[in-house]
Order: sequence, then C-alpha cells, then structure tokens
Amino acid sequence: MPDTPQTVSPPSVASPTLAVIPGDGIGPEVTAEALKVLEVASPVTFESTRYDLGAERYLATGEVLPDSVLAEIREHDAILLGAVGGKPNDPNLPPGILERGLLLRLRFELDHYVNLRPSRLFPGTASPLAAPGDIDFVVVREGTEGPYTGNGGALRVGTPAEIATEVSVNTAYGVERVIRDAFDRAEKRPRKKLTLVHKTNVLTNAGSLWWRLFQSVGAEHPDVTTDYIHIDAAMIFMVTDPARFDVIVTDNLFGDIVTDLAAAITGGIGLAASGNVNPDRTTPSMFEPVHGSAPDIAGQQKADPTAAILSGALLLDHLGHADAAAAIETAVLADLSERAPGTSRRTSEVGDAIAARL
Ligand SMILES: NC(=O)C1=CN([C@@H]2O[C@H](COP(=O)(O)OP(=O)(O)OC[C@H]3O[C@@H](n4cnc5c(N)ncnc54)[C@H](O)[C@@H]3O)[C@@H](O)[C@H]2O)C=CC1
Ligand SMILES: CC(C)CC(=O)C(=O)O
Ligand SMILES: [Mg+2]
Repeated sequence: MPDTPQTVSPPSVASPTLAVIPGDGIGPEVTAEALKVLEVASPVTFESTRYDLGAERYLATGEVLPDSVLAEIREHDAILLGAVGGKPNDPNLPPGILERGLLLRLRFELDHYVNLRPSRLFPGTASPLAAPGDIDFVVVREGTEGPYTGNGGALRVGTPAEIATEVSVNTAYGVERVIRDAFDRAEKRPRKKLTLVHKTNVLTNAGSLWWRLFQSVGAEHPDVTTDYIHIDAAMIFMVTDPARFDVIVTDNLFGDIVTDLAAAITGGIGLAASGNVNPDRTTPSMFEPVHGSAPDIAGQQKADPTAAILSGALLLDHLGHADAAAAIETAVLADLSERAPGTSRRTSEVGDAIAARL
C-alpha cells in the first residue's frame, strides 16, 4: 500500500508540504472538507501527501506506523489528521493499537508537547448550559507525558489477583516547558489569566512538581493573574461558570477529559479544533479535531466537519497565515449563525457552505 504523493492543487514556487492522515471512521469525511476549505482559504498552495494509516492498513498489513513513514512525515511542514481508532473495545483491534501506536506515537516522536485546544462559544451557537456567559478559553494540555506514556504493566492477567498499573510520568523538563508556553499564551490574551488544573491534594508527587513550577514560572510573569483549581472542582466551574477561564494548563489525561466537556458546552464535539504543537518548530505540528473516529456515524455523511475545518485554520495560523486563519473562522461563524435548529446537512454540504463564503 504505497503512500502516493497527491498534489491538491498545482504547486507554487514556495509550496509548503502537508502530510494528510485521514485515518478511520469519520476521519476521511471531515478531512476532505478541511482540505476543501484550506484550498480556497490558504494564500499558499500546499503540496499534500496522503498517508493511508489507520485500521484498514493495520488489518490488511499489520502495519501501524512504519519507521520509514514516520521519517517521511517528519519532513513535512505540517500534518492534518482526521481521527484514528475503531469502535470502543472493538474485538478486531488490539486495545490502543492505533491510539497508542499511531496517534500518540506521532505526538511523542514529534515532541508535540503543547496540545492546544481553544474553546469559544461562537455567537448564535447553542450551549446546553442555561446561562453559558461569554465562553472563550484555551486549554494548554501537556502532550508528551502523564499517564499516556505507556509506563505500566499488568501482572497475573486474567486471574482474580490481576494487578494493572499506568504510571503517570511528569518530568521537570516536560512540565516546565508546557507551563512556560501557557504563561506566554496567557500574557498575549486580553485577560492575562492562567489557571492550573490538577489534583495536588491526592496526586501529591506530580502535583507538587506542577505546583512548584507553576509558581516559579509565574514569578517571571507578574502581569498574569494565576489561579489553581483541583480537576474535580474545575468540572463544576466548567458547567456553572465557564466564563471564568481564560487559559488553562493541565496534564495529558486531565486535558483530554476537560476538553471534551469544553466542547460539549460550546456547541458540541463537532466544533472543537486542536493543534498538537511543537513550539520550538523542530518538527511539523499536527492539527486535528478533538473528536475521535465516531464509528457510530461513520460513512454516513452525518459528521460535522467544522472541527476539522477550524483545525485547518489553526494550522494556517501556525504557519504564519493569521489572516487566512481568521477568514476561515469568520466563514465558520457566519455558517454557524445560520444553522437552523433541528435541521441537518451532509458533511460535504457543510464544507461546501463554508468554502463558498471564502
Ligand atoms: N484524536 C483521535 O484520533 C481520537 C480517537 N479516538 C478514538 O475514536 C474512537 C471512538 O471514540 P469515542 O470515545 O466514541 O469518541 P468520538 O469523539 O469518536 O465520539 C463520541 C460521540 O461524539 C460524536 N461525534 C464525534 N465527532 C463528531 C462530529 N464531527 N460530528 C458529529 N458527532 C460527532 C460521535 O458520533 C459519538 O456519539 C475510539 O477508537 C477512540 O479511541 C477518540 C478520541 C480522539
Ligand atoms: C485516543 C486518545 C489517544 C486521544 C484523545 O482522546 C484525545 O487526544 O483527545
Ligand atoms: Mg479525547
């Protein structure tokens, strides 16, 4: 199954290169719409290469992410990913084979230590909250450590005495750099407020490290107001007073969970975009919707591609095309404000409508 280069539009002299990984389930459907919008919005023409990584390739060949493919992807300017994974607990797929072997491997190998997840309640978008207020915050989720590193094991599997562990890895190096990034982002926003979300009262080893670094880096940013909330209480505020948040910094697991809730209160998971960013720019950053492969609606053109389209905007912004990114956001905003409650459009119709506004 070769990875064939596909030029989306004629290459220009300075064509940035884009690795496209549509993946599984609704991934290919939403990625097609993100590419459609990128093609009309981008001031530069991307030379795109599509990689057929995901469940189909794994089931056909046993390959998840061959080293040679990773090496090729590493050479691109950016990566656009749809989603990976099968039905939760799919018996045909070993647990985590795609999530760990493909998605997390990309994030770890490419050192995507900032998992950036903005949440905004766009005007006219319905929130399940009775009084949502002005929700506009960004979660800076640590992307390369925590309990997702695969540091653990299982003993006496299948016996009543089974023991399973997943150890959360937190290094001073990893925690400090993501906290620094979060302070820098908070400093550039009007409210200049940064909230650390953790569980320092119980996860005392990791919590102490996060808290000490949060305070010491914070001392270098006297203009940023800081705040600390335990993860469980943060979930209360996320639904009772989400407007209190500006920038949140948190670990990999908490950030994963917080951002699905953040999506739910700001119009749904179909609108939530994300970037797996390497702020040092030593590797290509990867942009993808927050959602997964949604096997329950895959192949039916029911998925909302807005999250993937907005992830394309984050990608453009990362590559220095802030105006084009803003234009996509404006087009999405206009489209959202005209979405009639109770009606639904096909995935491609949403992409067409947003592209047409550009
Ligand atoms: N970044 C990634 O590639 C991620 C992959 N996954 C994987 O995806 C698979 C499914 O995971 P789930 O936990 O079910 O999460 P999910 O996000 O795929 O789906 C949760 C619910 O949201 C709905 N949904 C998701 N995206 C939507 C969209 N664009 N438009 C409308 N509705 C949408 C789904 O239909 C489903 O009801 C699993 O294999 C999981 O491991 C999960 C999260 C992230
Ligand atoms: C499937 C996980 C590895 C990813 C996830 O749920 C996420 O990044 O939000
Ligand atoms: Mg998630």
